[in-house]
Amino acid sequence: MRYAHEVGKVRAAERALMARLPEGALMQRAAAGLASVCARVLPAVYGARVVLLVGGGDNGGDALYAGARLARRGARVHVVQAGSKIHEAGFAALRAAGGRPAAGDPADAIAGADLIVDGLTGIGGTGALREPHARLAALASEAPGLVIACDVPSGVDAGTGEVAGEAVHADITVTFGTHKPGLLIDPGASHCGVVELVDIGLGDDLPDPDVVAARPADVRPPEPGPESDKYRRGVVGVLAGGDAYTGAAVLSTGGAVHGGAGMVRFASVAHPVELVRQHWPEVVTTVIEPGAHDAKVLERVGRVQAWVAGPGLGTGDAAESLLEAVLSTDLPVLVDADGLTVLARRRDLLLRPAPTVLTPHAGELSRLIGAPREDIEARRLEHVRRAAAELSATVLLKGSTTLIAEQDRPVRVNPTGTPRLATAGTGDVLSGLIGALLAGGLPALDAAAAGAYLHGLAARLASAPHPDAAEAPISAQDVVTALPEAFRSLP
Ligand SMILES: NC(=O)C1=CN([C@@H]2O[C@H](COP(=O)(O)OP(=O)(O)OC[C@H]3O[C@@H](n4cnc5c(N)ncnc54)[C@H](O)[C@@H]3O)[C@@H](O)[C@H]2O)[C@@H](O)CC1
Ligand SMILES: [K+]
Repeated sequence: MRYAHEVGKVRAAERALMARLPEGALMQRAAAGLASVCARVLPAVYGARVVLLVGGGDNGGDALYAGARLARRGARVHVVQAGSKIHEAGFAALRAAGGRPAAGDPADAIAGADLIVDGLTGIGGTGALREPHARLAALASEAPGLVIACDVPSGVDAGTGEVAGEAVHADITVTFGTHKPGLLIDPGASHCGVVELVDIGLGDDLPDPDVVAARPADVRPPEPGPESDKYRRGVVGVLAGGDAYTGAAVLSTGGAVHGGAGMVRFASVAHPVELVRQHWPEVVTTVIEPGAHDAKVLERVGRVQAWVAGPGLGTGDAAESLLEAVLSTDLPVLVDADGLTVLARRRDLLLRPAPTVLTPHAGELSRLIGAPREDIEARRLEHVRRAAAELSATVLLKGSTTLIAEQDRPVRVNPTGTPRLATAGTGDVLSGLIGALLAGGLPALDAAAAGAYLHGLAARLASAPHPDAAEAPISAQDVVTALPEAFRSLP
């Protein structure tokens, strides 16, 4: 896992460690790590043109000391100072090593640099970048040279990933001690480039993480054992589709079929049942008579270990009573799409002892918790946490970075995916996939996180089947088809 800690906890851990170390030792560790990444990516340090963008805080201090290390190895290092304050000791060290303030218009120095080190703001940055920082950030982002951000790309809120104005677009972000949530969550994440973590020894001083992102080895779908029969591998029941929407039923069922369930049961009115049978002959189907939406219906469907309810289900009384029946069971239930719209007026249905997974996009979450959609988009971390607490559920908030929250647990950030996933029907596939993982016995948070991971990976593989392939547009059906390859590619 990649672990991220909130800014306050990073500062507390740094204070605790600094109290046991000689003055300035921590900053030297950070600067040494930063300089070594710079040296590694430059074709040659000797003679390289390096420009440091330096703000008034310790982030600038890191950049100055790293610049001094590069200058001692023969780099031509120039400083562009933003504002009147500067880290005096760092500046003195740089000058002693041969570094100089950039002469003339900083735009020329930045445009002519092989490497730009962004030390404008780090974890101390708040709100939109002010001038001249904002202009310097824009110049760095446009420059042809490599941009390495020190700790956090300036202009990105380290705690949340919010970007209120101009922000540096880095090729590499060298971060110290632990990741910061804003490096993992968009829009901040997409400003970071490759993130490199430098160990400065915070280890034992850091508490549990606030946000985590899976690495491939952390994703562990349930493995069928030698004695697994189809029932032990997990049976998932899908309640989806109606006379109006049939595609959602086919796609959600497809996600479940390729998600590793031992068996998929599907129930709906006659028309979607017919289509699901055509697409997925391995699925066991039950036709629900119009108007017969109660607990008896679930008995007729048969035994399952988890339910998926909602895609294309409609939002009327029939859908509501079906949802009521499924949420009255003591099984894990995933609710998506139309099911979420119904839940927005029946939040009482969420008061249940068994796990519930909700998979809203920002618009659906807005209806569920009564917060404006724009606020949710802008502060996704805050809202997904709030939703998990208020709704007593595992909440997976879809978006450019999918976040998954459960009360009192670190928020999971999904690191896979592609903008090409933003196409109709992919959410239906995700619901069936997570349902299959739930039926296979994964706890709700792990099932949702593994499902999001595999779904994003399948989309990438569908869009560009090998690393040299150009990305092509994809359909939700393509994502279903690529799921086996996504499972296979896990270590
Ligand atoms: N505390 C420590 O021991 C360590 C800190 N380190 C570095 O120190 C950084 C934190 O340093 P600071 O607490 O001094 O804070 P920063 O250097 O991140 O930011 C503070 C400075 O930025 C200015 N600023 C804040 N918001 C701004 C905005 N929107 N527009 C323009 N200017 C803005 C402030 O006026 C202040 O000058 C970390 O990110 C890391 O790079 C590392 O050296 C590791 C050790
Ligand atoms: K920075």
